[in-house]
Amino acid sequence: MFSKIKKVLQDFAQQISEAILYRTLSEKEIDEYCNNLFIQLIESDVAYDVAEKIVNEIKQQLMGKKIRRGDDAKNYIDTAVEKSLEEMLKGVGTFKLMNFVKSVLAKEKPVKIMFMGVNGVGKTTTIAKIAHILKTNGFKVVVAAADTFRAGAQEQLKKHAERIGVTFIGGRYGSDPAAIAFDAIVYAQKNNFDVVLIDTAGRMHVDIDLMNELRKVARVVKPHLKLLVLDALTGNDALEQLKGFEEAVGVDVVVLTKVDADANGGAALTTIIGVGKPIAYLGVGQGYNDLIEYDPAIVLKMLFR
Ligand SMILES: Nc1nc2c(ncn2[C@@H]2O[C@H](COP(=O)(O)OP(=O)(O)OP(=O)(O)O)[C@@H](O)[C@H]2O)c(=O)[nH]1
Repeated sequence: MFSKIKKVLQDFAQQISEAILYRTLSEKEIDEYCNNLFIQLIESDVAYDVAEKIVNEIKQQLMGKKIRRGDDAKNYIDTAVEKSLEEMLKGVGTFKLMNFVKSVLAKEKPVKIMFMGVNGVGKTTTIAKIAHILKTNGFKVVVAAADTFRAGAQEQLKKHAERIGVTFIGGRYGSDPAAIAFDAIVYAQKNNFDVVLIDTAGRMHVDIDLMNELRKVARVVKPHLKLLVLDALTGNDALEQLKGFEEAVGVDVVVLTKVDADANGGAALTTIIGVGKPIAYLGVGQGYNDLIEYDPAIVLKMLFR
């Protein structure tokens, strides 16, 4: 994870600190190193504006501070680079889903969470992973397959539900997804379930009809949480998707999947830094346990250790 970008940051710190062994660097020279870093970040798939943000942050840490020969320059630069990224990652909101579930349950039951996203981002897999975490935490969970559109979607979620050991509610292909979600909620209310996780069909954020359908599901369900699943590999495109869903139905929280699959790391970092919504989890694999709570410290560890 993040392997190329990790090397780019390491090389940057190494080059500057080696140069400092022989002379004190001028601001102009630091600027040149930073410009080179900018190009390297772009080549690791970091989006232009995010690379600019990172480099400016690092420049701020380094400029105006005379680093002299003999100072522990390597340590100083390493710390400055790490601190810059830390500042940016700390600016991204975190979201503790289990705490949220508990806070809603203190008032009402069931907690309704609607999952949304473009096709193939990993929505269904993420629902299965979250259902697994909820079950492990002692909650009674229903998963509702309100995807009546894609062939195989019902069976896919059903299979996950059977494997995890949670209740599945589905319906006929072509039927109204809002009706399935509604049935699942009624079932949960009657049978004292804690949480209903609603899968919706994958849809492009620019497809007006399907976005209208999603609005209808949201109107009927009145979810406590609208969760958007984004594929971290898609970088800036993921941010465009977020904009589309935000405008159509609103987005409360985000899960970024496939962080493990981004060898360069730039796309994932772009999505994390640029998302502007609280991130609940990062998907880091295909297994049920491959979901980690978003925490800036964990991302920093991935980038620097
Ligand atoms: N490496 C990796 N693969 C993942 C992750 N999350 C999901 N996947 C894989 O991505 C593929 C698509 O996942 P699905 O859950 O079917 O995607 P979806 O968004 O529900 O797809 P639609 O129903 O078509 O909208 C599957 O092969 C998943 O195993 C992740 O965090 N890491």
